[in-house]
Amino acid sequence: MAETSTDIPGIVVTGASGRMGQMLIRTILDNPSARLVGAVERSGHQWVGQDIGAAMGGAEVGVTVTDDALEAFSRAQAVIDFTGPEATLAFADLAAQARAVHVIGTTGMSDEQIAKLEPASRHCAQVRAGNMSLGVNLLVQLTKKVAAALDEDFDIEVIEAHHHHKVDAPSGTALMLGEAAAEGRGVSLSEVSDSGRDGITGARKRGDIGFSAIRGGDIVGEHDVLFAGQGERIVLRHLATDRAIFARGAVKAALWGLGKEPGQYDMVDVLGL
Ligand SMILES: NC(=O)C1=CN([C@@H]2O[C@H](COP(=O)(O)OP(=O)(O)OC[C@H]3O[C@@H](n4cnc5c(N)ncnc54)[C@H](O)[C@@H]3O)[C@@H](O)[C@H]2O)C=CC1
Ligand SMILES: O=C(O)C1=N[C@H](C(=O)O)C[C@H](O)C1
Repeated sequence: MAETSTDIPGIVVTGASGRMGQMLIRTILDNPSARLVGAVERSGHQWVGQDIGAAMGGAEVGVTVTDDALEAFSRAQAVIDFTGPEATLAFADLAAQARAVHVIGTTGMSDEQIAKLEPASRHCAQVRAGNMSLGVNLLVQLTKKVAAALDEDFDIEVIEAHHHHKVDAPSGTALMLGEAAAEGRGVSLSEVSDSGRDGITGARKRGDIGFSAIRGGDIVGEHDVLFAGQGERIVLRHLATDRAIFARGAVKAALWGLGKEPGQYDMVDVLGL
């Protein structure tokens, strides 16, 4: 039987005017396995009430930007959310009410905020990752392996670079890589993490995992995991040159989550790594 448009899963994008929001809209419109059924922006945003295609400077696509997230979510099978921590917490409850898969790309959430996502995940599948690209999720696995193979004679440093608009540091990806290194070493990141060095810091503590953040221009996202020993260094590197890698991963996660039991998942689950 021919596939009708209603057989194709409907996806809502929150933060539709954002850097990631616009990339997600384009990615969904280009994907024959997904349908854009909603575009959400915050109340008062100038795009609310406009067709999202036209607001992005192109042809109309028949989806009007709305600030009524629950109404939009109730017409969708999945929600892709790259906004900010407070907005994501609110969207988690609404996605749970709508029983829609909630794909969360938002970074900069505190441990307390992350814990608050759990109740919503009892009612829908939540897929959350600080980086939705295949490359970074592979790098996470490699980092864990290399950290497990080396002892504390090798100092681990995570160095990241992003565009000048980014508001959180260390990046979500840097934290994923730091967690992976800590797991490889069999320690808890919170006990060995060292970020924001400035002034007379004292010598580096053996076993610490350090973080450094560069912000400038239009850098999409660059991450190095440095293992610095005596007389040798290993560098694991990922360079993102196009936000499409994150959007493709997020759409894959949304489609993967359909029909999954309620609960919390990540890109390792989605990609089967
Ligand atoms: N997990 C991943 O693979 C990636 C994660 N990110 C993360 O995604 C987030 C967004 O990044 P960008 O798109 O660069 O930021 P942005 O600032 O360009 O976009 C955020 C959008 O969210 C909207 N927004 C904020 N509160 C809202 C609300 N209550 N309701 C509806 N819309 C709301 C803003 O108006 C804005 O349009 C950041 O946390 C960033 O770190 C970015 C790229 C990849
Ligand atoms: O804000 C961004 O742009 C990015 N954020 C994510 C992060 O915090 O790691 C992913 C990517 O690096 C781009």
